[in-house]
Amino acid sequence: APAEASGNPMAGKTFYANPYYASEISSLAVPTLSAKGSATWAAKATNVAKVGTFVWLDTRAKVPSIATYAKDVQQKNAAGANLVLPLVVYDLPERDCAALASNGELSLANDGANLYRGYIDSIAAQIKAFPDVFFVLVIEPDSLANLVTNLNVQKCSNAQDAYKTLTVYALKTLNLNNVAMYLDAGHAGWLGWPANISPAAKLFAQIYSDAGKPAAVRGLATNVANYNAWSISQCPSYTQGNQVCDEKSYINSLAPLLKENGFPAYFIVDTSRNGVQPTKQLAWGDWCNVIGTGFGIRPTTVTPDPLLDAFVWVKPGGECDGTSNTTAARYDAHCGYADALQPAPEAGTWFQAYFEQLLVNANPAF
Ligand SMILES: O=[N+]([O-])c1ccc(O[C@@H]2O[C@H](CO)[C@@H](O[C@@H]3O[C@H](CO)[C@@H](O[C@@H]4O[C@H](CO)[C@@H](O)[C@H](O)[C@H]4O)[C@H](O)[C@H]3O)[C@H](O)[C@H]2O)cc1
Ligand SMILES: [Mg+2]
Repeated sequence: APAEASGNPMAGKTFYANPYYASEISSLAVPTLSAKGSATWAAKATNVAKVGTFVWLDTRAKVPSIATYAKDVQQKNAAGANLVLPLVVYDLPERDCAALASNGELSLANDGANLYRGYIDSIAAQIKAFPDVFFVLVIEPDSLANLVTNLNVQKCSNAQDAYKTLTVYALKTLNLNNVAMYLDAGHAGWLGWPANISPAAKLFAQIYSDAGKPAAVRGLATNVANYNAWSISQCPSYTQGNQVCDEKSYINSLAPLLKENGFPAYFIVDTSRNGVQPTKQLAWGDWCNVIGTGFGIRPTTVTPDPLLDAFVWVKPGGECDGTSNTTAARYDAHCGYADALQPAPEAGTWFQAYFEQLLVNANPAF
């Protein structure tokens, strides 16, 4: 029977549904659905706004918003709720180093390392200001994973040392008693390959050790902004013979390797866009606005695996993965592939057609 993983810092809690995502739905999705006569879908859309997704701190300017959300959590918990505040730390210099769509505001050439440390310090200050609020942090999606498979990309190899030292800085600085941290660990299709999984385990364990094995670091987050099944009975053709073809097998393969290397990790898995299995990906590496996807299992800390602390919605479904405008500075070819929904706006901005796709295909249904 489903249970909560031992020592699960989120046991019995629910994830705060932030007003930013709710307002994207109420001000953009609902009117659009209503206008085209889909009153039923407009009503269902309002239910999506009640699901707790992660707040992406993808710029320094977003950090002060933590106070707004933390005050709301305080008020709701004082009235009997049992909420935790989920955030994504996502602003490394040379961010998304192997791709273009999600390149960030900081660069090493422009004092990015110092600015990043200031960004982390400002997040720590906010968290310390709300000692009675519990924060769940996903640390830097796509960063360490790129150091495992993409050191051949100049931007990644140039950023390698900074990614490591700044991640260690983040783990040390955010090691607070009202925090649980999960390092991003890509997904089964990225690091689950035989050639990748041991180097990945060694890197994660090295970072954990270099940071002094912080008590607040609970483990790893997988499938962030990706589409893999939690558990699938038959590996889809696009998984090219990789036996580790779902997130259950990925975390169960990774956990013992991490333990061997001194990192007793637990996991959270992003199910925000994995409701339809198998996916319609033409290749497993296709990550941008994949067609045919649906909202997946709702966030919960009651899970079918003792390694799994929670199913989570880290990627807010409906926010774009990257623009399909070929003339845009951050245009990445992956967002122009046949299995990418087009036309698509800039990464992080509202992609109405994609939200409708996720809603219509949701499993379980809304
Ligand atoms: O047959 N074999 O034995 C064998 C062995 C090894 C093989 O090589 C592996 O192939 C995999 C693809 O199958 C590659 O995985 C892809 O790597 C990309 C980064 O390079 C990731 O892209 C990121 O995705 C993020 C969202 O997840 C975005 O937010 C982010 O912007 C974006 O950059 C893809 O997810 C991920 O699926 C591996 O690197 C590669 O090592 C292949 C075959
Ligand atoms: Mg991305």
